[in-house]
Amino acid sequence: MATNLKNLSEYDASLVASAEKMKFGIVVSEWNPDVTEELMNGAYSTLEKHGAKAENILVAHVPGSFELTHGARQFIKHTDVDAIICLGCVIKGDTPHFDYVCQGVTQGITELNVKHKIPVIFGVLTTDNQQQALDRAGGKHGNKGDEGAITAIKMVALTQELKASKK
Ligand SMILES: Nc1c(NC[C@H](O)[C@H](O)[C@H](O)CO)[nH]c(=O)[nH]c1=O
Ligand SMILES: CC(=O)[C@@H](O)COP(=O)(O)O
Repeated sequence: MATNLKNLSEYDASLVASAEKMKFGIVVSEWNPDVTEELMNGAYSTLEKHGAKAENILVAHVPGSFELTHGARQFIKHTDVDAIICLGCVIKGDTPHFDYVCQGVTQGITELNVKHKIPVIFGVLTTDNQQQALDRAGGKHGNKGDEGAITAIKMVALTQELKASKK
């Protein structure tokens, strides 16, 4: 389903566990800050809306979306967060660089999910132009940061449920 058929900020709150005892890392790209800071605001406020404490939401900035993988890896290595939300905005330019950045960050985040035990959420907008990005950062299609936060809470809850079922 395309985003224009599903608002990124609409979800069934009854299906979202409390985040009160969860800890999150948010990695934010500094490229296109008018977009990525809105994504961060959406993710942060959504986590708090579902009970996450401010002291349990750690935020780090990296230069660009290509660096989101390394930023997330540092959260895994040096902190005890339960999930990491990667937020970026890659907008197509005049050269194929867009394709390589998108491929790199997608592969990088996928590899972190395969190699490590905590969910790393792909909250990266990859758009043809700035308006498409703005529409998905608090505009008419909602906020990708909200979606990232809800996804993180759901994946942490799933992980905790499955761990408990083993005992
Ligand atoms: N053009 C965009 C970039 N490019 C920068 C790369 O992400 C990376 O920081 C650089 O290649 C150095 O490694 N990044 C974005 O996040 N968004 C863009 O539109
Ligand atoms: C995704 C990018 O790196 C891109 O926006 C840079 O623009 P250009 O391809 O015109 O150099």
